[in-house]
Amino acid sequence: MTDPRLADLAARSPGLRLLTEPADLVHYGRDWTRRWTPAPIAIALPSSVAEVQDVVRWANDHRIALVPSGGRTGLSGGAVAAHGELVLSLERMHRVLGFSPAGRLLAVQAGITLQAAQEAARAHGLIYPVDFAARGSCTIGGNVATNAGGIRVIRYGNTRDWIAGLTVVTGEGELIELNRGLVKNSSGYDLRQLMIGSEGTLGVVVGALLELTDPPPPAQVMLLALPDIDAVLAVFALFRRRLSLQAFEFFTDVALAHVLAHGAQRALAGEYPCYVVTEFDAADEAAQQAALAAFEEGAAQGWIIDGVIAQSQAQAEALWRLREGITESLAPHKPYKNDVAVRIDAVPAFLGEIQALLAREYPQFEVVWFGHIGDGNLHINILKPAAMDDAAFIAECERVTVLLAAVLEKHGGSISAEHGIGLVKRPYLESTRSAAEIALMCGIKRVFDPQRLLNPGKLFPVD
Ligand SMILES: O=C(O)CC[C@@H](O)C(=O)O
Ligand SMILES: [Zn+2]
Repeated sequence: MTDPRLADLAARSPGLRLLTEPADLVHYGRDWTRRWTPAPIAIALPSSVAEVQDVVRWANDHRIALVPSGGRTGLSGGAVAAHGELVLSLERMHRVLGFSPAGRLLAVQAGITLQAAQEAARAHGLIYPVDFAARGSCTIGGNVATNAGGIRVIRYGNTRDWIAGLTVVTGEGELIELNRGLVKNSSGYDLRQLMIGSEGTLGVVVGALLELTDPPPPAQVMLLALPDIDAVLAVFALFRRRLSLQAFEFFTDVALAHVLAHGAQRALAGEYPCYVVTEFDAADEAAQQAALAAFEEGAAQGWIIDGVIAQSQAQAEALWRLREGITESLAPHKPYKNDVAVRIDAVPAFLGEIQALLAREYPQFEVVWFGHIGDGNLHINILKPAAMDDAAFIAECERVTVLLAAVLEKHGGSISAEHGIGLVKRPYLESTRSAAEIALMCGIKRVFDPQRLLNPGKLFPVD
């Protein structure tokens, strides 16, 4: 360690693994956004809570910023280290610590992947129901940091609904246990919930108590083809009335074209403007008949043009790939991402306005729509034309995001539904949060992290 500050860290925490190779700095210094050049001072890979505390206390003594880091699958730059920060990766802290059958609680370290946590739950005959495509790489700590949502929110809610307790190291290195798995706890501020969605700005999440639940009944997966987004909304209302939905995900023909070009298998012969992958309870003959009846009614109304029901687990997975493969298939096009939300009842009016806005403002770009329509959450990816300069493309997208943010504000929506604010949406926080709210958030930040060392510049500007 040539840097004396790093030598001091190594001396204070002899078991701590530290990486300074250029390839490691790049690997751990960025997330799925590729806009910033990674430039961390080093990467710390603690294997215990005590080592996390060592790092945070050292950072306070040397006034070095820290970037808490999970699977770095984030899409808002929340885990980017581009300004000499120390990356604090939880990847070595990935163990299941215990299971409480009576409480149906799974205790995990924060660096466990979502998929490993789901598998551990299944081994006990239960499920951890938060789910999305990055499950194999994203970690519970990162899910907590962004209050991750995903594809089953219409049935199960967001990450915050499944966290019964958190273990956190504050910005001064103090260890706090939040809620401890209590179902009832009316003893003042719920700091656990405050921590969820705080994007690593208030503390380093080192452990979580996950609430588990019963597996759902056997399900069926259906792919629908529809003429437009209005039909998607109509079919959602119809299916929600008639079926017990586990997921209802929409995407456009443009999204499908990219997934197919990326290697997915076509499931319907024709080409249509919009698609839905939906999963619903289908335990018995009656439930399956109800699904067919709903499909036929949607078709009779002209809302559904075509569709297919998976006949096997492999087919169900192939249908899901059409939806879950979208992000990966778009990545080579350096997309500018929007992850917006409005209340469900505002979706039709909001959609009408932003479809017109984006058609007007982005005539030269490919715009890809998809998302969790039943949660009022849309993903709008703008693809960079190959010949266009990166900076010019982002400047143009940011100009339009100001207009999009104004429409969101008018409809009482949010500039970030489930990806977090990070660096990407920081300039637009005011469209979703009032000045009074932001001032309170900054005040809370100062209490947990007086030297403002935890993920500075994310969520709100360095103050
Ligand atoms: O890539 C995106 O914009 C969305 C990613 C993720 O939230 C999804 O729903 O697939
Ligand atoms: Zn999503």
